[in-house]
Amino acid sequence: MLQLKEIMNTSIATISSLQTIGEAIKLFRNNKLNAIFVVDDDGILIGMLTLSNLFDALLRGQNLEDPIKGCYIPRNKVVFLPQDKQYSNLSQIRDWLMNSKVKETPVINNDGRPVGVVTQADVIKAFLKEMQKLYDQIYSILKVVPTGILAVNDENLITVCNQFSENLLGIQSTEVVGQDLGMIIPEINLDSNKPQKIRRNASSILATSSPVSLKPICGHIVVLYDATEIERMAQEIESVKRLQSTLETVLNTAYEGLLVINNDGKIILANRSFEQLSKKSSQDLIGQRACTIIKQFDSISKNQKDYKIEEINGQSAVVSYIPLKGAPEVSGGVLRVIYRHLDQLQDVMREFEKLKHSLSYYKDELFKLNGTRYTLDSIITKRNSEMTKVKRIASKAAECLSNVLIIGESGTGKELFAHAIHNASSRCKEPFIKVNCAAIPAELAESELFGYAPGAFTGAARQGKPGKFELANGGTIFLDEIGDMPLQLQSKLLRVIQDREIEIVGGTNTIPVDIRIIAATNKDLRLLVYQKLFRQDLFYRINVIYLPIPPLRKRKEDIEPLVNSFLSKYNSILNKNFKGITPDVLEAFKRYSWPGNIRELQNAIERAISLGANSWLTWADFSDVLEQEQNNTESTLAKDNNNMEKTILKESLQQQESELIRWALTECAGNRAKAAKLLGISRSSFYEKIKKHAIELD
Ligand SMILES: Nc1ncnc2c1ncn2[C@@H]1O[C@H](COP(=O)(O)OP(=O)(O)OP(=O)(O)O)[C@@H](O)[C@H]1O
Repeated sequence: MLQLKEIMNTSIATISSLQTIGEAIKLFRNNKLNAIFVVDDDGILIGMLTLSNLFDALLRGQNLEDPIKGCYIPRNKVVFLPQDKQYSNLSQIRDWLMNSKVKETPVINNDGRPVGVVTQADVIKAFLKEMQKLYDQIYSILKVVPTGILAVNDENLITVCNQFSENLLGIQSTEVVGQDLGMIIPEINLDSNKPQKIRRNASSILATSSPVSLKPICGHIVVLYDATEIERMAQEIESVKRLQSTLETVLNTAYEGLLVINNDGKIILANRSFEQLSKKSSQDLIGQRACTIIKQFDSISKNQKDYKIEEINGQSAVVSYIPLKGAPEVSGGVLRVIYRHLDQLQDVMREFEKLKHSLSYYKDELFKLNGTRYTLDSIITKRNSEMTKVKRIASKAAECLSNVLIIGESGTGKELFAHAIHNASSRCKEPFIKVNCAAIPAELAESELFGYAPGAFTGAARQGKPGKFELANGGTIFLDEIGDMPLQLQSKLLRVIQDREIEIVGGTNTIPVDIRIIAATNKDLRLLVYQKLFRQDLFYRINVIYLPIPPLRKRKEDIEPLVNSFLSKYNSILNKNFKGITPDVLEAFKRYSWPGNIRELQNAIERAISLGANSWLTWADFSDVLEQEQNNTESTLAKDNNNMEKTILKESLQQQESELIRWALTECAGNRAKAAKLLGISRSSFYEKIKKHAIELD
């Protein structure tokens, strides 16, 4: 904005209309002015006297003493300007200058008094000053503007080249100004009104050209934009679009129904599966509040771990919600419909439940068949008898998971004890698997015990078969008649005990097993070790808890309670009502050696009850057993049992001897001579015993 005050000259002179022409001439001379302003007594402008007016008066013959009245231009003919006049732009001043026919124009204040004068020269000076200012501004703009600007004249010579153009085109304005634009940007067509693409090094440039003025065209302005970044962004947008279309395809092929929900709880995307489920199109779903479609949306989105059953379009479905955590704050989430057709699923679940019940029923039945029938309480014995001690050891054995070795003649109740230990242990609900080591054919033993993989050998079941160890996993395996186990199998058993894993026949992997082992035999295992028929290391592994069961002839006090127990058992099974056995039979029973032990006694009672006729069982009912006993006092069976007795005694002595030797060796820090001395035996006899017991020396 340009103020008139800034342009005007305040060196003015005023004169009264009563003053003379001579006085006026003096004023002109003293002030070197071209015009003076005529004012009234109050100083108000009433006219203007120019040098021309004075010359005209003198030429008319007026005297110097004549007043100036009638010589000057009256106020109504004077062109004057008010002091507060403003010009908003240069062109206004320019127009005024072009149209003004006077050389000097008085400037008056609001009261009408002259305060200055504006000459044409003043206006031209102000005009030039303003032009300079404008030029400086344009120059500064050109310098900082992030756009390349080139000006060319009507001969296509560059007149302006700003800094951004320099950087973009890799040129120096000092070198290009004055040059033909075609030399610098040959690809440009100045007459085209469309953006033109130019490449310079790695930059992509968009150039537009516009004429400076149309008629006549006196040059062009070329504007250059750096489009490299825009091009990169366009490529990125393109790849985002591609990604979006891939994601849409993935979402639409997903089985799960999916809704993407924004932070305001509004649906922003729905996949095809959800469209089908809700029978609504994406367009209908997008923009709707999620809670209008999924009634429980608020509760699901708050508790994200929850799965809710929701009715969608009359169908039950399981829905869940996953928040999207791309941004620092949660920005919406995805609602998934995991299962639909829940009614069908419910049928499957019902079927599954039915199968579960059947499975548990068959498990129970199997347990009854395979499982343990006896507990410690079912082991009948007289209080404080020898067997009470054995029962106590068995009960202690049940508390831990150490391997147990049960030794006893046939029919003494070894299996009964194995059952009882398992039943009293923490594994009572787990499987109890019995293996009769004497009954398995050697060639099948390995696959029976460890199972086999599908197609492991000719004749093998197609789907393979789990072995006894795998079946007993978590529970107890009862290895009956362990003394009859083939040596080769003994090594494998030892590996299972040591590594706690099994190798399936024909398989490649090992299976870890957690098994408690109870072994039983009526053989002298130490003797078998000595004869190299049983592995010593295996013997020590299974003989952790030793449970010797005395034969019935060694605990005659148990005969009576056993007879009573079997009587009530078979009375009830066979629907009889026998009162008992006569005292003479009991006495005979006590004398009898019972080579078949409790099994024999049990069978005798069962047979007598089946066949007996009176209410008491008499001698006659047991004649076959008792007479045989009388006839065969020195029978082979008795001999066998005597042998067994001897064996047990021998075994116990040998065990003690072996333990003594080990103890002495430990005491003497492995020094054999000292150990022999400590035991009070000769060195040679000591070495013999070491050999006999197969004691390994360091
Ligand atoms: N103390 C007891 N109380 C009640 N019944 C017993 C007792 N001991 C053994 N029996 C019964 O005697 C029979 C034989 O017992 P078991 O089969 O346990 O003997 P075993 O020593 O394992 O015989 P084997 O060595 O021949 O396999 C079983 O029917 C068992 O119920």
